[in-house]
Amino acid sequence: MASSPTTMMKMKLYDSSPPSSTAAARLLPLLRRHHIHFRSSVGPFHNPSSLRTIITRSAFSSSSVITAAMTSETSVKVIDGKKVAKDIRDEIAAEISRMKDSIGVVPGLAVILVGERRDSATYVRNKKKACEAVGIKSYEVCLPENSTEEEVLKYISGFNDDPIVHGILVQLPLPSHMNEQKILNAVCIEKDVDGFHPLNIGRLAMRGREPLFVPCTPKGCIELLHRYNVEIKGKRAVVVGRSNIVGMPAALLLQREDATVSIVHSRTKNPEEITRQADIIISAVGQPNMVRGSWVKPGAVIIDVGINPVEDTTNPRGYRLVGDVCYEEASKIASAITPVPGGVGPMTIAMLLSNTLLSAKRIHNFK
Ligand SMILES: Nc1nc(=O)c2c([nH]1)NC[C@@H]1CN(c3ccc(C(=O)N[C@@H](CCC(=O)O)C(=O)O)cc3)C=[N+]21
Repeated sequence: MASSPTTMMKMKLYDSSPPSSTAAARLLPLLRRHHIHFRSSVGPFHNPSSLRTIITRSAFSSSSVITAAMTSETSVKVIDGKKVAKDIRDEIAAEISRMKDSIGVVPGLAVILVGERRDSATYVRNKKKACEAVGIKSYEVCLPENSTEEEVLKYISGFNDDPIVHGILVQLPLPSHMNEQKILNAVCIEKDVDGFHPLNIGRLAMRGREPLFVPCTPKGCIELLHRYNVEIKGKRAVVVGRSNIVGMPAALLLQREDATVSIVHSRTKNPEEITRQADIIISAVGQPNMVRGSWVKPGAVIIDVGINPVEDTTNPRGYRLVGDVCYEEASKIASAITPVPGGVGPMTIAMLLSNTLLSAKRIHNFK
């Protein structure tokens, strides 16, 4: 674990200056660049609203401080998932070539796609491209919508037994006539790079146990917090959404990192009262703009997992992607936030590559 690419990258980033001057600053309009501050109130970043409060309450006489405070109202830090994901991919590529040179093994990822959903086809294509770029060999199986469960299970079994395959991913959602549970259970746990196997989730939930793989999207969320030096230990974290693939494992991961965690879901009464207590919010519900500015505590750090298409006639695609969080409002109150697109999405794919490399290293006992 100590030599895993992600760990190494983390150490590297901690050693260097915070990414304010590079990644996030690039995303900010030029004029605002000079007003990024680091002030530890809640998050590690300057929190516009709380600084404003401090300024008005105490008798600062320096006009420059006041100017800085006033002009930095909108200086939320944009957490650049695209940039971080690229850094991680570069690191993974280097590790893969080191492994290939030293033991002649190339990591392999098998992807099973059932049906003709356009979004799924796009995701699978993107995963394949990402694999190629870092030197992972990808093996793709596309089955028609009306395939039987047995056919899918047959492919899984073949990949389970195939030594050139180190990771197996069954693209979700599966057609409704298939039993998702039965199919995901068939992936052998040593190759479950999605981390969806119940044994993996069970270990994730238990103290003193280690899962073989951490699910990619939640892992990507935590990785972003680490790389932007957001302290998790002792903080209040609220996860919005309780899905098996994001919300629940994200909550477990935050708890493993010593946060005090609450989960807000569709049956929660007054969810905004709970999210307003959060130093860290991870939202994964799939509802565009559900988390409003009024749900956010000043200075909170927001990780927005939602990738929701909304109609947009000005866009050539006819739609644009928005998160679960109302970015317009929340970015005025939070200290840091992930954009959509360009936030968690690219991290999910980077973590899939990371898990595939991890699997190949473990199977071949390569340190
Ligand atoms: N077994 C399985 N594992 C998955 O990990 C899995 C899955 N099934 N089914 C579907 C979801 C969705 N998912 C995404 C990955 C990357 C982006 C991504 O890179 N999004 C870009 C935007 C891309 C665009 O512009 O369309 C971004 O947010 O910047 C999005 C979504 C993985 N999933």
